[in-house]
Amino acid sequence: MSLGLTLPKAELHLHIEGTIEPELVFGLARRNGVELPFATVDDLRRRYVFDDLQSFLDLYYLSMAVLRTAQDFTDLTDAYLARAREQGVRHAEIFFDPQAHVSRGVPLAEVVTGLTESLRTSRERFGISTRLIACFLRDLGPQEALATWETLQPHLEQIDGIGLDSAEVGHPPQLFEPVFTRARDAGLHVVAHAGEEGPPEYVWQAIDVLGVERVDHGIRSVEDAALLKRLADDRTPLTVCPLSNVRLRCVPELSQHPLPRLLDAGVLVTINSDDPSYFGGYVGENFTALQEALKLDDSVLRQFAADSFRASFLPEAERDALIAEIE
Ligand SMILES: Nc1ncnc2[nH]cnc12
Ligand SMILES: [Zn+2]
Repeated sequence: MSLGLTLPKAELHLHIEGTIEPELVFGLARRNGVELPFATVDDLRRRYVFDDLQSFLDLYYLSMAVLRTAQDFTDLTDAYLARAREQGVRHAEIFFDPQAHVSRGVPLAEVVTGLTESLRTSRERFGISTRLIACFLRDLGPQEALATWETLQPHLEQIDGIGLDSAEVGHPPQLFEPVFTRARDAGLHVVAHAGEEGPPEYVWQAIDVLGVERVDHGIRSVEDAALLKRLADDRTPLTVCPLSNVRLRCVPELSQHPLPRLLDAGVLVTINSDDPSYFGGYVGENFTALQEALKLDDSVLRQFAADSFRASFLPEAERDALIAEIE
């Protein structure tokens, strides 16, 4: 097996709803009596061709309508952890979208109970430690985010951080300062998607206004030399998702990915899968595809793996023990 698949690694940018494989979409539709607008698994898979982020999000929100019960969320998470183990994942910080489920009438308690039922024993069953990050849908606006923050209060024991995702352009990070301040004051970790389709200005806002500890994607930072210097000086990690960037046409092809320019500027970069069921590969496959397209030395893959633990929310002793396994 290739180094990209076997290296111990942390996955830090992974939407659990984006791990639902077409077979599971159909299985859960049957179990829950949900009618699907696709005839077959192959018919659904054929639709995995996207023009941009929004065209993907339309299908992403449509397919997740089959997730209805706590058991569905447990099964989804177990399936991801089984795949992740095969790709060398030893630690995963997992996003979920509370508003995407509550708006369909699925109680938040059902979602959180289902996810944590799987995550609670992930280390024993799969050798993967985990954290859970609740993301706000930025296109629903800051008031909805604050209302969602209130509904998360009874579940904060199970939630390690908050994030910001969904349609980026026109929904700048600074609008979400009030909810991010509350989350930081409550001792939660904070991250945000920025600079995926949106301009470098959104990355500045994520770090300066929201105070994020990591930037999700952040690839458009290469357009701003001062921003690259700031990210590098502060060692603010970017969670880059190469196959996602190509599939959503943020980057024309893998060989033209801006990642080498991020590395040259001294930015700490991690490699992740984003929504692996939709984008043609789990995290190990992102490592191997990138190595092939950019002709990266094995030493660069080792650096990505070590930096994935450095950028994680694990305690330092656990990070160091995992990094020691890489060399
Ligand atoms: N790549 C992505 N960007 C923004 N929101 C998302 N939600 C799921 N995947 C996403
Ligand atoms: Zn994402």
